[in-house]
Amino acid sequence: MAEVDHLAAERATARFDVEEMKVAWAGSRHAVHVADRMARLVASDPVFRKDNRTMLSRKELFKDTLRKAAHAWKRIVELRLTEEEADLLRQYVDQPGYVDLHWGMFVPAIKGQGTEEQQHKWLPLAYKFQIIGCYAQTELGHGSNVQGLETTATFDPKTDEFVIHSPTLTSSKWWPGGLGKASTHAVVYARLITEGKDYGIHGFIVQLRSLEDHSPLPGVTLGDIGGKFGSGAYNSMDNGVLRFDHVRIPRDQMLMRLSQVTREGKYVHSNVPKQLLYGTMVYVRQSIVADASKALSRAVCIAVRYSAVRKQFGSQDGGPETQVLNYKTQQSRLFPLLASAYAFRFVGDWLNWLYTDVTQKLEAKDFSTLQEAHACTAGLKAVTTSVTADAIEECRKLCGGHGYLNSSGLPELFAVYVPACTYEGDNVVLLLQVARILMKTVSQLASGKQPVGTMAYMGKVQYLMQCKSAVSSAEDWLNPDAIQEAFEARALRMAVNCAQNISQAASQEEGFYERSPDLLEAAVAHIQLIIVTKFIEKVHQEIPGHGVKEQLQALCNVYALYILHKHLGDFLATGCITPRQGALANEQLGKLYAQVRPNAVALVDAFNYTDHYLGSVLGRYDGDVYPALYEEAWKDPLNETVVPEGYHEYLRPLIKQQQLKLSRL
Ligand SMILES: CCCCCCCCCCCCCCC/C=C/C(=O)SCCNC(=O)CCNC(=O)[C@H](O)C(C)(C)COP(=O)(O)OP(=O)(O)OC[C@H]1O[C@@H](n2cnc3c(N)ncnc32)[C@H](O)[C@@H]1OP(=O)(O)O
Ligand SMILES: Cc1cc2nc3c(=O)[nH]c(=O)nc-3n(C[C@H](O)[C@H](O)[C@H](O)COP(=O)(O)OP(=O)(O)OC[C@H]3O[C@@H](n4cnc5c(N)ncnc54)[C@H](O)[C@@H]3O)c2cc1C
Repeated sequence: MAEVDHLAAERATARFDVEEMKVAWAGSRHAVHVADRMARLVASDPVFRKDNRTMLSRKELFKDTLRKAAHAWKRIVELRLTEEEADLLRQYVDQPGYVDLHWGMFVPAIKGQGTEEQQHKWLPLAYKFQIIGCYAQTELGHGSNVQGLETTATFDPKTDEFVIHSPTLTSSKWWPGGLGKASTHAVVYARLITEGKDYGIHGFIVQLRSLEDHSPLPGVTLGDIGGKFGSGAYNSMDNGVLRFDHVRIPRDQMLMRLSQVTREGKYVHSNVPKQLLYGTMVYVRQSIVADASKALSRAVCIAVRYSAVRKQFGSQDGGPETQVLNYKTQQSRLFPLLASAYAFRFVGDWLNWLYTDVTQKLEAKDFSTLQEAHACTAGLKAVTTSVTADAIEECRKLCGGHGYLNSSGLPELFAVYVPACTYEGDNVVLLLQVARILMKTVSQLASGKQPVGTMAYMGKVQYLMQCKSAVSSAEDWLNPDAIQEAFEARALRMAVNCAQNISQAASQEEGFYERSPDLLEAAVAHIQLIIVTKFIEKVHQEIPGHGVKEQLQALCNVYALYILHKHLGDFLATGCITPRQGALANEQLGKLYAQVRPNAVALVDAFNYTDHYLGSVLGRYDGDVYPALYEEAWKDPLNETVVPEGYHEYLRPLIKQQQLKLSRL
């Protein structure tokens, strides 16, 4: 805890119990406790230092990542950490690396697509790091279009092996994290060919490097794909390139839970939807939603604390300067992001529940919720990552010039975070998947089929297509029913409009293609409805702690009314609300910001982040920003010498030349 708390006055104005808010944010008292312990364990260990990360060369950074991963593993083993604790420890180490893909995709791919026998063979090796794995799906030529992948896995019945081959340059695997330098194995996605027939994409476990000296195995060419956006940031990850020249693997290294190839080469597909092949992506997409709230809350925590410390311009009578957090413009940019962090946290929890529920159903051979899981994970992944990426940049601007310094933590956070809009499915491609499902649902309404899950509201089509909002005062917008109805009507009407326009095209496919920009907006409206609904549901629950429920209620209203204000055009164009009602929503939003203001610092304290995890001199818990900024500057390698390298070659001759010219005048 800080000796001098420059934010003490801010903390004193909070009208709620911060400790209880920590519980609401983390999900349980146990979760707060474990996270706290792991965060402090990492923060107190010098190996996990990261303040110098942006100054390291790529090679140094990669070696530093290997060192941290090895040290983290050592601590996990020494301290006999549980899976939950180990996950948190890795999260607080806060440096992207091969372990993310090993635990996050390689292991889940084997669990989800491997038979029991295969799991029994491979998982213990992976669990003990006797092998290191990655997820090699994307190729140079195709990422979004998984069915367009070109790598082949041709069954050879003579030897009972698959021959893995990269027939073209564009079939080179390109991007897989951990592939470039660290992984010994990969789950490789390739077209399965047997008995002369192409059965499409399947997963195969392929060894890439020797377990003795790490050299590539015969027929395998691989390396890193090169430096990426920003300093430090995602450059700690060895995203890789991989080519196969007729590499042979035993038949039993095809992941055979969903379909098999027999000893004779006969292809057998189990009686399950083929989309289960995409299961690992669904799993990762739901975890990316939880990550979005973490990244967003970090940026918001930095911007809120700094905005409370930073002062600009005085009162008119020459009194003290104003904290920038008191400017209404600062509040109207920052508080919706604070509310979004909470909104994403709660929708992330719900999505995790949905994913667990769907997984249990799948195990019982009930595939009825597969589409719902796909739509929700794809749509929420797309919306939350796009908002978070933009929000981190907004937080940088909210911190003025100092936000542009690496020591603010924001440039690196942005550079690390932005690829989330692309990896695990480009956000536009994923939203078009949601739109496709929305169009399917609308087309089934006429037949009387009742939509379920998050599409259930579409069943109220008769009412929602003609309802008019009853809001007549700013306070009326505090009624969750008013908000819910406006969001449902907007989402449904946008979807129905798209469906009507598509039906006028020559074909469904052509209509979908022509209307895709509108479809994208309809998908966003549907996903925003889900986020608002889940926030409202959360606030309806019993939430202990003085003032906690009231604060969450205020944030929920901020989130909903901010989205309404931002997308006012949608609400007006679909006739869900009138311009006057739109103006009332904005009026209410202003009042809510005033309500959030005295609680803002405490609301970010409730994220319970250590200074180490935040990695920002601007976001320090104690608010003692200026000495820290000043001190950080001197750590830059440029300041190691008073006179810079290059002075004698380039600066001195230049200055002397000018002096000589002047002396001749
Ligand atoms: C400051 C420091 C901070 C430090 C932070 C540290 C932590 C950071 C660490 C972060 C680590 C992150 C690691 C990231 C790793 C990234 C990995 C990857 O990117 S892996 C590769 C991911 N690739 C993709 O996502 C590809 C996207 N494309 C697709 O998913 C598909 O091709 C498609 C869905 C776009 C199209 O599918 P396709 O089958 O080709 O065609 P259809 O559209 O016709 O679909 C047919 C049918 O299937 C249904 N469907 C599609 N997908 C699914 C699914 N997943 N589940 C269920 N059903 C699905 C679709 O709805 C159609 O249904 P139908 O009823 O027939 O209409
Ligand atoms: C940091 C990072 C890490 C990654 N890690 C991995 C990994 O570990 N393993 C792995 O296999 N892959 C990985 N990937 C690859 C990633 O999954 C793909 O980059 C991603 O799926 C997008 O595919 P793409 O690159 O082919 O983009 P493209 O599909 O080529 O997208 C280019 C543009 O075309 C648009 N577009 C494409 N299709 C359509 C369409 N149907 N309609 C409208 N617009 C469209 C997109 O919106 C985008 O604007 C990683 C990528 C990054 C950036």
